[in-house]
Amino acid sequence: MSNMSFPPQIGNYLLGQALGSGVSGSTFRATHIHTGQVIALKVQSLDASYPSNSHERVVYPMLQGGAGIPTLWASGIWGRWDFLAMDLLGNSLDRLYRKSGKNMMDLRSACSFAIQLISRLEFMHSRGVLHRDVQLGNCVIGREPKHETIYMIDFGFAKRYLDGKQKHIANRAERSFVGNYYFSSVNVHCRGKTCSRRDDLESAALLLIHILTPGGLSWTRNGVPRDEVAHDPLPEDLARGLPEEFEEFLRYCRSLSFAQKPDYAYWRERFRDLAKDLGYKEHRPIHLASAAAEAQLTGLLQGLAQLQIKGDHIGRPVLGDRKNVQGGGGNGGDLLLKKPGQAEVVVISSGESSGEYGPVHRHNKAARITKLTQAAGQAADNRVLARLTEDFVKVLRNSNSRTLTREGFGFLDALHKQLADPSVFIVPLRSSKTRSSRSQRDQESAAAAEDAPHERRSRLNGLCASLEKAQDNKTVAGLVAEFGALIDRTAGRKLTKDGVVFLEIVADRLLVVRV
Ligand SMILES: Nc1ncnc2c1ncn2[C@@H]1O[C@H](COP(=O)(O)OP(=O)(O)OP(=O)(O)O)[C@@H](O)[C@H]1O
Repeated sequence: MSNMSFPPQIGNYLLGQALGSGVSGSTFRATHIHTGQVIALKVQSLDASYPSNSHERVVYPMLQGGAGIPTLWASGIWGRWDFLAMDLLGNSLDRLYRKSGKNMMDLRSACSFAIQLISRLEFMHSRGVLHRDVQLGNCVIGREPKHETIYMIDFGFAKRYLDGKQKHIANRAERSFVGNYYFSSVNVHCRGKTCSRRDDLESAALLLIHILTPGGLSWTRNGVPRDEVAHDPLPEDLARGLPEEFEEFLRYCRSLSFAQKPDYAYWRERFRDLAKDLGYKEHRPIHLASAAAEAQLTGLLQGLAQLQIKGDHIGRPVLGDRKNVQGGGGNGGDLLLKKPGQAEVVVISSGESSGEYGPVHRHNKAARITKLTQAAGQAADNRVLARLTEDFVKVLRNSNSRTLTREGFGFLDALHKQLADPSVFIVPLRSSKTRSSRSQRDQESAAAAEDAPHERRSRLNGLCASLEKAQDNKTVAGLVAEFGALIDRTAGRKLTKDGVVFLEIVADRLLVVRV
């Protein structure tokens, strides 16, 4: 495309600086000759091998009005040129990522992307359209004052998944691959399956893991993954060292059935909670990480890099290996950031200073709960357990997030184990539904078993009442187990105020009951 010569004017637009180019055409900054409006003009030759503009001209109107969807101002044919005039936007994430030296972006930015990307896809899907080409180059940030909004562009591969009667398309083998190899789902790329909503989300999950992995997913460095083995590493291998949300999100996407509607709201909430847990009081879409936050992130990742995580024995290449984190440490700013060894920082938007961050940061919270759990495992009497439970409640109260994390369940496990009988094997209170390879049907029935909020509240009240009457440790242990199971079944494993009250009663009751 680069050697194609474009005329100085197309339709009513005067072509300016080239913004980017793809397989079939180029995009220019352009000015309307009458109104002076500055837009982005995507231009293709009519004899382009893949005339995507004619397709996008049909898709854009279906998506108009959505947040993060560019407005299409005009489109048409001019001589041998097919053009689309749309909102002028800023840099693509791909460009920003390259500017960062292809190193990694910071967790807060990734949370922002996650929330926005999930929203964009939810919106497109709500209009009956799949993107089918989610990748960094197709996510573009807006210009002031929309510079914190991520826009989806390039609907050249977009496709309706609902027919005129709102019926979902059938799942049949595709004749040829459509999309991009790097972020394509395993089903679409390796198994030749028809793309559906789950595959757009899986691409988003891979993209998020990619930007958090120093140097990116290994297959983006080592060439296109050609077979299923190369493209289907376990989510825990891919997302090693990252907060569990990323691994679970990828696992969730891969567990969805073909026509299943993803739970967009749940995952948005999980990433919002993660951002809060990381100590970011207020959700800002894109935001400049402070040096302190960078140092903290580096510390966290270095710590994680030293963890011995099982799973390598299977001989599968570890794609998310972050041994290189230490070498590349200190560069985890926002969208971002520093080329290794350079002082220059690419600032997309300024944000809050670290001084505004909330009191309990995620890793602090995790570390504190882990300490309490260890102490609970060694506690020799009820008084100690009561004090540790009080401390546990304090940590939860100070946290910005209401999600009961893996560490939180760990504490409940330890408490339960101590109270019941330390010599008895106790099934973990948190189900392993997102970690095991349970079938989709199992997961769906687990989701169906989720209690309605009012039922949950009344069961929790019942547990509190029983706790008030409990006379011995074993009864308290049973109630703690029921409590853990209840929270595990709650959407987002959220701990409500009633849940905190239950734990407070546990602490009180332990001082009264018989061992
Ligand atoms: N509205 C816009 N405002 C600013 N830049 C844009 C805009 N649209 C596209 N670009 C730039 O041009 C690049 C290519 O755009 P786009 O993906 O739409 O073209 P394409 O020809 O379909 O590319 P490909 O063949 O790689 O998919 C983008 O990555 C982005 O950098």
